[in-house]
Amino acid sequence: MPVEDNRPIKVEVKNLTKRFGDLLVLDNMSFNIRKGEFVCVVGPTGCGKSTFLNCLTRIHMPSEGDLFIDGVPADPRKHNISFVFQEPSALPWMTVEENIAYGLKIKKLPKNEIDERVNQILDLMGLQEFRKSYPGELSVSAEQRIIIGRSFAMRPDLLLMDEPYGQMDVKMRFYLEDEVIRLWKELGSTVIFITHNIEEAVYLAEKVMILTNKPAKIKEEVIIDLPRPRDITSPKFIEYRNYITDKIKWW
Ligand SMILES: Nc1ncnc2c1ncn2[C@@H]1O[C@H](COP(=O)(O)OP(=O)(O)OP(=O)(O)O)[C@@H](O)[C@H]1O
Repeated sequence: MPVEDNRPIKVEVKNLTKRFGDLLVLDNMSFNIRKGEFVCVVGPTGCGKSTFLNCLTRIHMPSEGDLFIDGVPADPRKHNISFVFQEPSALPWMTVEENIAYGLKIKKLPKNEIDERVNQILDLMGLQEFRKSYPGELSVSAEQRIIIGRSFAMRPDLLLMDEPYGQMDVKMRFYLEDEVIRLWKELGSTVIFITHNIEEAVYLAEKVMILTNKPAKIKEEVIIDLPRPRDITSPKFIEYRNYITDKIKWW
């Protein structure tokens, strides 16, 4: 049953195609993401998920296609696209609070605005007591929280997350999934989150985009209509998980 969604379109991807030489990896993908939407992208191993993300960040230039943000062509000077990768990458010579403030200082925001945002993120991420610590003094998961907090603090037009919890054990992953939902709800960011883990996708997403085997197309978009916090053992949750698993099976 489709759920009505009146939020404006934030990101519009039109006919995205990527080739490496003769190898077609992304095949004419078009989709919209609404303002404040949380989208998870899943697909078979090697189907082109990272290439897809790298085309959105402009690490790779698409062979064809366009990306629009708020109706105009995406432009790094005008728009703010943030990313979180699998490997934690806090700046080791800066304290936790300096790490979170880093991008805001580059953007030359006023000091009071920076202080306010840093405090908000430290509160939301439970990092207040570590604000003067260095990343090397903290656990890997705390370091990943710094990176996630730093990205949200930028209030990005689009936040891209590429398997950010790939390295974490299950308990830590559940904890960080709840943290990311809390930040997203509080700040209303628009998020694309790539994962191998279908349970994670159903737990987090408002919408799951399923990619086909390479060359990747969008096979289906599934709206996850479940209340939060989600119960991974509920019959409806398991039904979504099984449905999506079935769709990406290719063996
Ligand atoms: N720079 C490149 N040059 C040539 N081929 C590339 C390049 N980057 C990726 N590819 C090819 O594109 C295809 C998709 O790779 P990609 O890493 O995007 O897949 P993925 O879905 O992220 O993989 P995984 O599921 O392992 O994370 C692969 O066949 C890969 O070999």
